[in-house]
Amino acid sequence: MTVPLPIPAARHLPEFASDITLDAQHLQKSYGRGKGRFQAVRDVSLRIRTGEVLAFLGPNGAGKTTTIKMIGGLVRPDAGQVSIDGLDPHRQSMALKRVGAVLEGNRNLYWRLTPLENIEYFGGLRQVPRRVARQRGEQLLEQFGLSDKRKTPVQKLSRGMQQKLAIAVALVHQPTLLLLDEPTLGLDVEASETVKTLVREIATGGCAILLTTHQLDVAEDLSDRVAIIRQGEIIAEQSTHELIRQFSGSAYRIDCGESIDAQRVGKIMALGGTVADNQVHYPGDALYELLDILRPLPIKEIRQDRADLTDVFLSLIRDGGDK
Ligand SMILES: Nc1ncnc2c1ncn2[C@@H]1O[C@H](COP(=O)(O)OP(=O)(O)OP(=O)(O)O)[C@@H](O)[C@H]1O
Repeated sequence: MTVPLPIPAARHLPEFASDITLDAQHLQKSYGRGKGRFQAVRDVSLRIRTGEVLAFLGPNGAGKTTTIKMIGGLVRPDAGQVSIDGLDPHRQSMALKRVGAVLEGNRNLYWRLTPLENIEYFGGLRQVPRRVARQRGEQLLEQFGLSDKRKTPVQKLSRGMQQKLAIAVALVHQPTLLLLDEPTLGLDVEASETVKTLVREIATGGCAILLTTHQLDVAEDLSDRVAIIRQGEIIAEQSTHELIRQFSGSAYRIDCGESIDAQRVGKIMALGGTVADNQVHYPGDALYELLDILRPLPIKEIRQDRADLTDVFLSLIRDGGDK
C-alpha cells in the first residue's frame, strides 16, 4: 500500500509563489587563481517546477557537482542568482530549510544509530521538534518499506536500505527541493526499481527534484525534463520525451516470418524501402501501402526506430548540441 509522503505540496507555499521551486540563473564559478584559474561553471540556468524531476546530466568534470553545491548554498557563485521558493540560499538562511540533499550516497548517515534515530538526529539539526521528527520518521520508514528495520543499526542494513534511508533522512524537514546525486548507484535491479518508484512518489507529493546520474536509463525512466551540461555550459534542456522523440528516427523495421519474393522486393524498393534477411527497412510514411505489398506474408514484428537517452546524450556531447 502506498502511504502519501509527508512532504509539503504546492498549497503550503506562500500565495505569491509561482509553481517554480528552483530558479537558478546564469551561474558561474571558477576555482584557483591567476594562471591556475579554471572556470568550472561558465553559464548555467536551471528551473524546476513543483513536482517535476529534472535530470542534470553531463560527462565527468562538466560542472554538475559545482552547480548543485551552488544551488544547495554550499559553494558561493562568482555570478548569477539562485532562488528556491523565492528565497536566495546565499543570503536568506530560510532558503536552506527548503532544500534536502543526498549528495554522497549513504554517507550522510550515522552508522551506529538506527534509522529512526538518524531521522530524529537530522531532524534536530534542521530545527524539527523531536516529537514531530519521530512522527515523520515513522511515516517515512513505513513509506520506504523500512519499518521492520527501524531499530537495526544502519551498518547492518543492506546498501539499498541505506540508500532509501539516506533519502528519508533528507526529507524529514519537508523540503520543497530535493537534490539527488546517483540515487541508484551500486544497487541491484530490485532495489534500484524501489528507489526509482520512491523518487517518483516524492515528486508526485509536490517536491521538485534535481537528479544527477551517469545511469542514463535511470534518468530516462525518472525525469520529466533533461538538462545536459558540457564544459560548464548547458547545451540542451528539454522535456525528456520530446528530446528522445527528436533524436528518434521515423523509419520502420518489419520482420517477416518467411522470405520475400522478388516481385514484392521490387515494389518495396520502388516505395523507398530495402530488404535483407526477411527484414524490411522502410524510412517513409506510407506504412499501410507497404503492408499491402507484404500481404498475406506473416509479420512477426513491426518496430519504429527509437533513440534512447544514451543515444541523445552521446550525440549531444560529441556534437556540442548542434542538432
Ligand atoms: N574545489 C575545487 N577546486 C578546484 N577545482 C575544482 C574543485 N571542485 C571541482 N573542481 C573542478 O571543476 C570542474 C568541474 O567539477 P565538478 O565536480 O563540478 O564536475 P562534475 O560534472 O560533477 O563531475 P563528475 O561527474 O566527475 O562528478 C572539474 O574540472 C574539477 O576538477
